[in-house]
Amino acid sequence: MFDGVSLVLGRTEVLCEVSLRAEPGKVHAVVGPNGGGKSSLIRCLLGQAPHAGSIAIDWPGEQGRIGYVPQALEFDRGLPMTVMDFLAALVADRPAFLAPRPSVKVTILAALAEVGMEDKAGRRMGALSGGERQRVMMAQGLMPAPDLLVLDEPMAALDEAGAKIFERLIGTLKARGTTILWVEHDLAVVRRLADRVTGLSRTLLFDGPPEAELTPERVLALFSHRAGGAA
Ligand SMILES: Nc1ncnc2c1ncn2[C@@H]1O[C@H](COP(=O)(O)OP(=O)(O)OP(=O)(O)O)[C@@H](O)[C@H]1O
Repeated sequence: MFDGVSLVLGRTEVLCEVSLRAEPGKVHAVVGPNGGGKSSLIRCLLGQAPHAGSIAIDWPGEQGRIGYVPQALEFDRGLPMTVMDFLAALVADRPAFLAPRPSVKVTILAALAEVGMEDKAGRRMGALSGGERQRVMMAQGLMPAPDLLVLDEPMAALDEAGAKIFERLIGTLKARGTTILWVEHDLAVVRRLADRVTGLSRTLLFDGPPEAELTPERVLALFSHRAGGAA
C-alpha cells in the first residue's frame, strides 16, 4: 500500500522511505514514539500531505469506502448541535436545516449503538465528555460501513467500558472483512488485537506479527525513544 513514502514539512523530514502493506481484512497497527510520523503517514494516505513515493489501494472489486476516525477532536463547548445533528450533517444528502430522513436516523442510531452511545443521540456535542466525543467520532467512521477503516489513536480518551466496546467493535469489523489501519500507543492492546504491527519513527523500525515484533527489548526501546522526545 505505502511504497517508499517520504514527507518533508518545512525543514523537518517527517517520513523517510516508508514502505508497508496492510493486508485486506486484517488489523494492521502502527506504533512508535510521539512525533514519529504516524499521523503524518495517515494524512499522506488521505491525500492531505505532499508526500513523495506512492500510496495505492487495491480494492477487490469496485472502489471501496474509507472510514476515518481522527485523533481527539476539540469542540466549542457552546456548540448548539446534538450528536444526531452532528452525525446527520456528515452523512445527510440534504440541507442541515431539514430534519434527517428517517433512514438516515436509523443508520445513525445503529452506528451509535455500536459504540454504546444510542441513548446520547439527543445530547449536545458540547456537553459530551472527551471519551463520549471519541465514541461519536468512532460512530461517524462507521457510516457508511467502511471497507478500510483508518483509526488515529481511537482509544486515547476512552475509559475501561469504552475500551471494551472498542475491542468488541474491532472484532465485529474484522468478522465483516473490514481492513483496519490503526495508530495506537497501547502496545498491550495492539498485541491482543492486531494481526500485524509496524514500528515507525521517521523510518520503518520493524514490521511483522505483534508476538514476534513486540519483544520486551523492542518495547523498552520504543518507550525510551519516546521519553527522549521526537525522532
Ligand atoms: N505542518 C507541519 N510542519 C512542520 N512539521 C510538522 C507539521 N506537522 C507535523 N510536523 C512534525 O512532524 C513530526 C511527526 O508528527 P506526527 O503528528 O505525524 O507524529 P505522530 O507519530 O503521530 O505523533 P504522536 O504520537 O505524538 O501523535 C513531528 O515532529 C511534528 O512536529
